Amino acid sequence: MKDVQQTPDTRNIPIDKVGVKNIRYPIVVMDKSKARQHTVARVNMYVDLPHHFKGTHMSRFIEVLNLYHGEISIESLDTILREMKQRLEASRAHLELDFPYFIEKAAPVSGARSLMEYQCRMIGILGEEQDFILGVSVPVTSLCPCSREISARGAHNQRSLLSVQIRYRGHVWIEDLVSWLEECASAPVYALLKREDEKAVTEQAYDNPMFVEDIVRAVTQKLAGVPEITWFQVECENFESIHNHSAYALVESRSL
Ligand SMILES: Nc1nc2c(ncn2[C@@H]2O[C@H](COP(=O)(O)OP(=O)(O)OP(=O)(O)O)[C@@H](O)[C@H]2O)c(=O)[nH]1
Repeated sequence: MKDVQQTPDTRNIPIDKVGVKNIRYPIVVMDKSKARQHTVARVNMYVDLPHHFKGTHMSRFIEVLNLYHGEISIESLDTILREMKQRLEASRAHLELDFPYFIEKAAPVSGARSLMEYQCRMIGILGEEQDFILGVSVPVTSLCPCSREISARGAHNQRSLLSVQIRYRGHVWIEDLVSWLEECASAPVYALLKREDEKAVTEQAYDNPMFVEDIVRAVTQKLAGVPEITWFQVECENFESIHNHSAYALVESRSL
């Protein structure tokens, strides 16, 4: 059978990333309390392609993934990237995993336990050097300091999405990253609250008013003090309850 992918292309245009996107695949993540958590990721796999080839070999990406069936974890990313580079004869391999991760939380007063879902992301890149980024998005509550100051009653407050990406050395637990972020908002968000908890988190948010800028600055101060973290980017989106748009802020540690 003719191998069309191998035929030459004469346009002299190398491709930075080519591959397969949006594969649903089971993965395993190290869990601080239970050692291993099974979840399902959306996987993107890319390599670079030299200018002289018409196409990459799409089937080989899935073959590589299947080699690590049930064993895909942060620890195996490096091996998978090496295998991608080798099987696809590429100089650069890129792997992205987006997955839900569940952490059990206790409500602040009743102690009622419930599972919270956090969307996480791992990006591994292997060229001449290796790069690894861990990301997590944490829903939180923000309460507007301006509204609290000027209003005779109450203050507008909303759910916000606080997202960070980090590069680090050694090990950083997703659980720790989540709790550092939750400390930086007006109040955390829970899956289960009884009435006494609801009173506590409402008052906690009122006592901790924060603009979107306050939240990203608080996270910046927090992460800058964690010795394992070598780079980070933090963004926050407040889904404003008094506007039909969001308030947004971003800090990248490089720009500090
Ligand atoms: N490169 C490329 N392949 C595509 C695309 N869309 C579908 N394919 C198909 O992906 C299939 C798998 O390609 P390969 O991995 O080269 O398959 P193969 O030649 O049987 O496998 P190897 O012998 O390992 O190279 C082919 O049938 C392609 O037609 C595309 O946009 N680009």
